Amino acid sequence: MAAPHDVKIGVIGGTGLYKLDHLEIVDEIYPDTPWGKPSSKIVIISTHTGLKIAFLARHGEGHIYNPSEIPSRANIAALKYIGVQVIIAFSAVGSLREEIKPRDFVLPVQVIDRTKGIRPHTFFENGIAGHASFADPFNEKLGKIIASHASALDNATLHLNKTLVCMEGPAFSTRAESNLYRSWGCDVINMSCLPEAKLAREAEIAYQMVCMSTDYDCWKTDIEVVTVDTVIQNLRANGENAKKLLVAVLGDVETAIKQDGFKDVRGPMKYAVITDRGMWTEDAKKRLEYLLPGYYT
Ligand SMILES: CSC[C@H]1O[C@H](OP(=O)(O)O)[C@H](O)[C@@H]1O
Ligand SMILES: Nc1ncnc2[nH]cnc12
Repeated sequence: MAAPHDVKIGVIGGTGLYKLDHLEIVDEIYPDTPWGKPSSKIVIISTHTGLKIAFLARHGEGHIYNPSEIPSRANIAALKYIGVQVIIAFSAVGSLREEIKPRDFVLPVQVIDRTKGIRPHTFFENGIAGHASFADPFNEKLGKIIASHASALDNATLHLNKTLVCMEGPAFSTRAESNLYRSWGCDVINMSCLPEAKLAREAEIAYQMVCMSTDYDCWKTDIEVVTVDTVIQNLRANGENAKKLLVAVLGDVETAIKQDGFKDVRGPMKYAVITDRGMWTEDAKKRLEYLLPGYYT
């Protein structure tokens, strides 16, 4: 069945960014994917230039899912199904560096996976094994476009080329863990980048996470350790800046899509399957037809 929309830009809102209330809503859809329903309805929004974007609240309306419970496969599959080629994903993060102050923004270029294997994290299982390349987890072109609009932020610095560590949660880190991540060269920490970014790669969607610093986690001994309260206080300011940054970047992202600037993202998954062709199960082929039509028929 054909998707009800063809929207090329997806936006995933994290903690504190549950809607884009300054833009016009034109529709809401709630696709049933082979991996279930997404976290929330996908809201189709029209910008003041008439560009349509798809917004999805990662933790659901009312923040009902903890990070380990987020139906990331359904989220990514649903966005892909409606035509999304590019995802800008917002996330509240703890800062592991003095110079990344609460309310600053960060564009990571690398991520370290400290989730515990309890989250469903691949589309390639149960009948088709496949392996995506993930050396550079974020899309460089998209990152550069976003970086070029740093001046859209009010009273906040955009830090570039940083390393994110994604932990399981939901409890925050111990001080020993926080210091360990610092010693590994990590700059910011969250609980939501993975498997989202890996699944976007498998779905052949260009993906960049935009991190919004809310706290200094617990490594810094001269201030209070992170609590939900600290995160929420800083999120109010971050949310406004997130919307400003988003509005600023959309035009350039649209132009890049029109010029087929993300074409490198499409294609690799055709050759990522290692299971013998004759062994692909009908179920697996049907599931993957939803995600990557024509690849495994
Ligand atoms: C409420 S603090 C921990 C929570 O905040 C971040 O969420 P998101 O990435 O969706 O903005 C972090 O990853 C944790 O899930
Ligand atoms: N300190 C922290 N650790 C993990 N996720 C976070 N999200 C916001 N602050 C965080």
